[in-house]
Amino acid sequence: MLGDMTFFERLAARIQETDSRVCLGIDPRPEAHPLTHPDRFAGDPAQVAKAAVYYFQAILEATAPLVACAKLQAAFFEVLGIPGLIAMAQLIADLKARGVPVIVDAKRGDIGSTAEAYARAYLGDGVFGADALTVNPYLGGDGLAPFAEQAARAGRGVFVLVRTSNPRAAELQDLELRGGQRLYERVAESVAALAEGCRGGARYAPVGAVVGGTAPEALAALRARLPHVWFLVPGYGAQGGRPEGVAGAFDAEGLGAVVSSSRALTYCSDGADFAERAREAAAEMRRAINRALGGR
Ligand SMILES: O=c1ccn([C@@H]2O[C@H](COP(=O)(O)O)[C@@H](O)[C@H]2O)c(=O)[nH]1
Repeated sequence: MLGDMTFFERLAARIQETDSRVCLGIDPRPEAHPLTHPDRFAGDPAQVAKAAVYYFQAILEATAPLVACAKLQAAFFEVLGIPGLIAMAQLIADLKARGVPVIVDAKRGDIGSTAEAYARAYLGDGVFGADALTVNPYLGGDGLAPFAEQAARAGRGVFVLVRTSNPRAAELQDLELRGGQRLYERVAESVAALAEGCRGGARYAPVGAVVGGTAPEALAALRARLPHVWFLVPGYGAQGGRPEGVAGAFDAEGLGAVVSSSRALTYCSDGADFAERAREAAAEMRRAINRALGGR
């Protein structure tokens, strides 16, 4: 719980407080900036991880008032081993101390009893303590249920992969099933059922969906079909997602979605001005999305 509000209630309030629908993507790529480059530290993962924490703390200081939430990509922390996991836990704590809701993008999914352990690891109080987690639906309902149950119990959230942003997402996700429905539409139907099952009359279910900003038609169609489900929209900026394309993710009040961007916000400069440039990029992304929403 974030105070006495659920994750999605807090996300809605935070959008209103910051007038921002931007989700700051935290994907440490140490080789992408001289300050964190592994060569500086003879490749020592503990020092690289420390430098990455310093780098992103500076970015947080500069951008926190301009973003609705943040999304940490677990892969970039895992690749640094134990120091990377400690760095992830540190940044989650820093974000929470600033009141910025935290999504961990780990795309977890497994048989029910294992999913239950993943759910406790990320959405329990003890280990990482994220506010929300991305999850993979391809094990079926018994693989998803433990995540939804843990999120509902703890006032947190999950985002189920529905239609991803990558170039070859359509290979499987757009496959037509018998009757003409696409596979991602079938997944969206399961998400709607799961969300309804744990919404309990609240405005927002604890179950959301990942829908890529590179698939504007899918975004708009799914928005209409999933009125109580929040969307996490990656793929903005570096992958080609544009403000007009992501506008369809939002409801009539300009809520219901956050748009995430990692490289295009956090790696805009090779110089010492990297945090200031991130601030400018976040401000511009906020402005562009709000303009595309036309006052919603
Ligand atoms: O469909 C998806 C789901 C997740 N991602 C993740 O979002 C970021 C995108 O990074 P950019 O630098 O803004 O391209 C990254 O962590 C992906 O793993 C996604 O891109 N698409």
